[in-house]
Amino acid sequence: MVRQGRDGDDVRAGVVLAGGHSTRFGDEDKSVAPLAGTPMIRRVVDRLEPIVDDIVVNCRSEQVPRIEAALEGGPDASFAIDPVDDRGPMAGISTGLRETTASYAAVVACDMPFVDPALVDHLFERADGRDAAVPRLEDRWYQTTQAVYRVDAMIDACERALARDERRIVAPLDDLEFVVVDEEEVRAHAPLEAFENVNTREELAEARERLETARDDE
Ligand SMILES: Nc1nc2c(ncn2[C@@H]2O[C@H](COP(=O)(O)OP(=O)(O)OP(=O)(O)O)[C@@H](O)[C@H]2O)c(=O)[nH]1
Ligand SMILES: [Mg+2]
Repeated sequence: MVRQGRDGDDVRAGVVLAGGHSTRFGDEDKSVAPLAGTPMIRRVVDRLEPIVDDIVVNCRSEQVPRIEAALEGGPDASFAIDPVDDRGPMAGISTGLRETTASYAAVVACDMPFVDPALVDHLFERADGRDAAVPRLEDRWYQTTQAVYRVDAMIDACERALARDERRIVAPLDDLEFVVVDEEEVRAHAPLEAFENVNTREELAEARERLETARDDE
């Protein structure tokens, strides 16, 4: 599938989710915690920027100043503020998707610093003509926070789920015609570390070690 380009009708967005409270992380907002000197959310935005036309950050209003500071000098991003705090990541996806005019969007959690542009690019291709492309690794659940969605379809699916008081992040999938990208297909584009997420200080230290090892190997 040939991409239409930046002014075609095949516009792609990246929606970065950051509206959580990082309770397992401690006092600090993990979205802006430095990983080898770079705030985690900045790393995620930087990795998405080459493959999308439009970047949206979803968070609570109180987080905006520090996330703005973390993104300063980097790619342009707009903010989509949750109208109601703490309704969970799926509500955050819906808030973020409403901010873009793109037809398809990659949704990525701010705590996935190893998100892989080649894989996300592949997810956009796989989602084309469908409602979503969602990775699923062996023995693990759907990777809904590193997946590509058709924006209109996903907003509707999230709103339907929320209307029935359903907050599970996989709930919208019931309403989508989506393709599952299995582990073998993921591996053809990116290492599985792409899906690692940082919840604790220990996991941040592990992520730093991984980055340093990768640099040493270069
Ligand atoms: N908008 C929004 N995003 C959320 C919410 N809860 C979690 N997220 C985001 O969803 C992603 C995955 O969530 P978690 O890893 O549980 O992050 P968290 O909730 O900040 O951390 P914990 O409090 O330790 O669970 C992260 O990018 C969070 O920022 C929420 O209530 N609203
Ligand atoms: Mg949480």
